[in-house]
Amino acid sequence: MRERLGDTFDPIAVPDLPTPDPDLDRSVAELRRLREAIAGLAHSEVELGDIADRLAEAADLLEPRVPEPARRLEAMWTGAGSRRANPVGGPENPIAPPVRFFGCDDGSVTAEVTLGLAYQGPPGCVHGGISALIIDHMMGFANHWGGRYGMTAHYEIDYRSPTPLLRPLTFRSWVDEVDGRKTWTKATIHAGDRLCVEARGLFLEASVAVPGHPDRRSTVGDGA
Ligand SMILES: CCCCCCCCCCCCCC(=O)SCCNC(=O)CCNC(=O)[C@H](O)C(C)(C)COP(=O)(O)OP(=O)(O)OC[C@H]1O[C@@H](n2cnc3c(N)ncnc32)[C@H](O)[C@@H]1OP(=O)(O)O
Repeated sequence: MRERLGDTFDPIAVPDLPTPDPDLDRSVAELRRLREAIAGLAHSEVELGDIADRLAEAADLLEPRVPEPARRLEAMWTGAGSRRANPVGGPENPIAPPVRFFGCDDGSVTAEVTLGLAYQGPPGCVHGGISALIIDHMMGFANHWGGRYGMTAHYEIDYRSPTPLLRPLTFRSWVDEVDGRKTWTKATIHAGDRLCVEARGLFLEASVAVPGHPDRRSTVGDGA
């Protein structure tokens, strides 16, 4: 198994996800537009009373129609499963940062992401928990790309320099070492040439029961 990231990157697109309900994806896309438009509106001159009424109308229309959370949880584990619903880039998940990963032919994975105001921690900078979220998920993706599966058992993260909002960030991750059930995976975030964050995680082969499907287990990272 590779021990360090190579110098060459030749991104390969991961197959596009199916779109079983285009209106669902469209609704989420509109919510994301709203999220970015509204984040940071405080102290602006924008009059929001009418907007808030319309948003309440939409929520009132939707809420009575949706199935119970337990039924939705079962349903989301059919078809493309977690890849559509996950909180990093999942097209069905309104809180997901807009991240799309690419597998590279050296075994690493990468993503270019510009994060907006909704993800702010320190002034003008990405919240450390958001970086950690994307990194954890990306390490899972790198494991998948490297033919490894598992749940995060432990990970450590060093914030080396502030991670800017509103500027393209490069996320990278790769399997570093493997030993039986254990996989150690590394990840970095750069702004241009500047290292912002580096992390290392330990993943253990394990599986969890899939809600509503008593005969199925997910090995986490299988995208099931
Ligand atoms: C194209 C399609 C792409 C799709 C991509 C999809 C990507 C999706 C990515 C999604 C990504 C999302 C990712 C997520 O969000 S995963 C969600 C967050 N993680 C969890 O919830 C995990 C909760 N923990 C557990 O379930 C158990 O503890 C696990 C299963 C992890 C281990 O319990 P298990 O009973 O199996 O193990 P064991 O206790 O016998 O120990 C075994 C060995 O491991 C060593 N050990 C254990 N723990 C630690 C520790 N903390 N530090 C250091 N070492 C540790 C231990 O010493 C022993 O070593 P040794 O004595 O053998 O040497």
